Amino acid sequence: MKGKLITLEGIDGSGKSTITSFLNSHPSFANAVFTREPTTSWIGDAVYKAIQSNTDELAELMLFTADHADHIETLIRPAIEEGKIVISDRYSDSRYAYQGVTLKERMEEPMEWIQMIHRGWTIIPDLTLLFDIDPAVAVQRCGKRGEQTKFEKIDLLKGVRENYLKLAEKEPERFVVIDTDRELKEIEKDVLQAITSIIES
Ligand SMILES: Nc1ncnc2c1ncn2[C@@H]1O[C@H](COP(=O)(O)OP(=O)(O)O)[C@@H](O)[C@H]1O
Ligand SMILES: Cc1cn([C@H]2C[C@H](O)[C@@H](COP(=O)(O)OP(=O)(O)O)O2)c(=O)[nH]c1=O
Repeated sequence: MKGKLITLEGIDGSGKSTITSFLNSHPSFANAVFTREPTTSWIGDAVYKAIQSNTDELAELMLFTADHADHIETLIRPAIEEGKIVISDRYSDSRYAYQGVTLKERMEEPMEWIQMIHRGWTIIPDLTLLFDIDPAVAVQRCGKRGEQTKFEKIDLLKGVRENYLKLAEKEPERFVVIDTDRELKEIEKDVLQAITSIIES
């Protein structure tokens, strides 16, 4: 039996890492494979180098995309073929949403173009949980840990959030939008319900 690919998406500070830790320690997911993008490979290291400096935005997209290609072939595809549940903290939609903003001065419809260059080789998730939150709340939450990436700016995050919501609207069968401006317990309940329904389908 084929496995399932579940991705967690949302702006910085939306609560993805918090929920990933919760799922990681949940007995139902003891055999699941937990992963993330940017990855921990040398290409992932190159991505972090790029986003910590003043790198050209198109070069940055290509690095994120190279990391994704390597992630799929070394980890995602083999795990799914083994029948595993794979849970990825960020995946392709991060590129569509973030680089859809950073490249908007460079081309007409960046989000569509980025989706187009993924077509034919990326693996489309079975379920994408979109952690939705007002960027002002997210930035305030991130403030407690200090700014970690150059993308944690409110105006940029507003655009990223809009892009994510557009993606969710276009593919309602894949996305479940989770309001994360709530108590953690309520969020955990919705996440478990969405994952359970996809695993049992
Ligand atoms: N539901 C929540 N209510 C209040 N604070 C939260 C909630 N979820 C996460 N946080 C806090 O917000 C900050 C950012 O969360 P995190 O999980 O690191 O987000 P992300 O991985 O999406 O960047 C952390 O300090 C975390 O403890
Ligand atoms: C995977 C990915 C991440 N990003 C951004 C989102 C984050 O701001 C940054 C690093 O990701 P990450 O380490 O997940 O940041 P955080 O834990 O703060 O959410 O890279 C993109 O712009 N495009 C991408 O394709």
